[in-house]
Amino acid sequence: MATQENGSGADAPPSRSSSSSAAAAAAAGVDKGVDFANYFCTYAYLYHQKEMLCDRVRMDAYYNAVFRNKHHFRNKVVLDVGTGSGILAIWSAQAGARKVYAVEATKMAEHARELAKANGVDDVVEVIEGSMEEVTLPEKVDVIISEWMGYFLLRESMFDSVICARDRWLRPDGAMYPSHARMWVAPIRSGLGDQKIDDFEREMNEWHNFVDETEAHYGVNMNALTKAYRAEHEKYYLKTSMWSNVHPNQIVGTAAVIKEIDCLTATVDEIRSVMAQVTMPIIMDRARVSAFAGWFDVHFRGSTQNPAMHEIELTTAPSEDFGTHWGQQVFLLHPPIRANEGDKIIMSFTMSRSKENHRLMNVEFTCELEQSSGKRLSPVTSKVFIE
Ligand SMILES: C[S@@+](CC[C@H](N)C(=O)[O-])C[C@H]1O[C@@H](n2cnc3c(N)ncnc32)[C@H](O)[C@@H]1O
Repeated sequence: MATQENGSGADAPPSRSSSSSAAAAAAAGVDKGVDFANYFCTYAYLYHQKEMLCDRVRMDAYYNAVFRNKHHFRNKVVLDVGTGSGILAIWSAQAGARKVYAVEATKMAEHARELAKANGVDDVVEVIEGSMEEVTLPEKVDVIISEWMGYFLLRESMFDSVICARDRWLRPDGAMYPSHARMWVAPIRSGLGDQKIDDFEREMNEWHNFVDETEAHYGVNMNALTKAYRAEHEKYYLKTSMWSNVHPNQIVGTAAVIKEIDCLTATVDEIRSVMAQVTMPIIMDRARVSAFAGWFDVHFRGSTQNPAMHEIELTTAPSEDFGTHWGQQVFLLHPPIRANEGDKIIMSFTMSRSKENHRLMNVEFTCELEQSSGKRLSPVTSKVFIE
């Protein structure tokens, strides 16, 4: 779970991640001890697991994916990568699986074992405490189920572990749950009373007022600190993305997909960095584009040979009624861009893993406004860290 500001997001934080295979981890310079201390530790707490278990959008999607597609589970062998409390493994057993291997890196495995027993499926669910990359199963599996998604999909890099599990243990005709994933971005305006995406200039104006008032009332001119304040402000407000529950009416342009993943075929190389160039038509007059929101969705479609009877979608898009613990990641734009309906924003986007911590992401984007007349305004560039 993640503990970005506001993000009680279970799947996000310096918390929800996993390790890559031992070899891949070593190659990527990942210190497994540090990874365990920084990433896995939070998952060992029931408090954190409960936050994920309380996310109704998440829970309903997985529940429906399993129980409305029982034919994928009945008499099948299932692998749950990162079982946590064991919920997905227990559902798989209740849906008729013959055997479920439930792998969990942390001591949460003990609780999962207890829960499987208390729910009468311990004869089917075998909880294995260990890192997915290092565990050996006695047989290949028909289905891999996992809830691996972090903030903006890829934060935490847990999908690496799912890929590793798939390549080692999934039968050639097996199915991935979920089977597909997408990353989205959209230009947004500030929400009413939404301090988080209030723009940079407004904050700096407040500082200037503060300098004037301090001098007037207390006789000390604080202006010598203006540069430092600006730098600090830039660091915290512009260089780091923010967790937010964006209201749909904040979206001022058509959302665009920047990455599509087929979970059956994706490779770690394919997700190590994300690069895209997208065009987003503005859908509102006098829009002040102050930020971009990023989110993801996943789909449960089964496999080509054995499609789902009922395709289920789990979306973390801005919603008036159904927020998720993932929320959206908001990347501020400085200066904001003024745009009108008919204009387009052309965005070049890259996201790559932080060298210091492969589970955190560096995002870099450039936005150019193309007005309906064809005139292009100067591009605005930003480098943002998803921590
Ligand atoms: C987001 S939680 C999901 C928990 C549970 N499946 C659920 O849906 O509520 C991910 C879990 O995967 C575990 N995990 C992550 N990477 C793993 C790995 N490489 N091997 C084993 N467990 C891992 C974490 O410790 C965490 O408990």
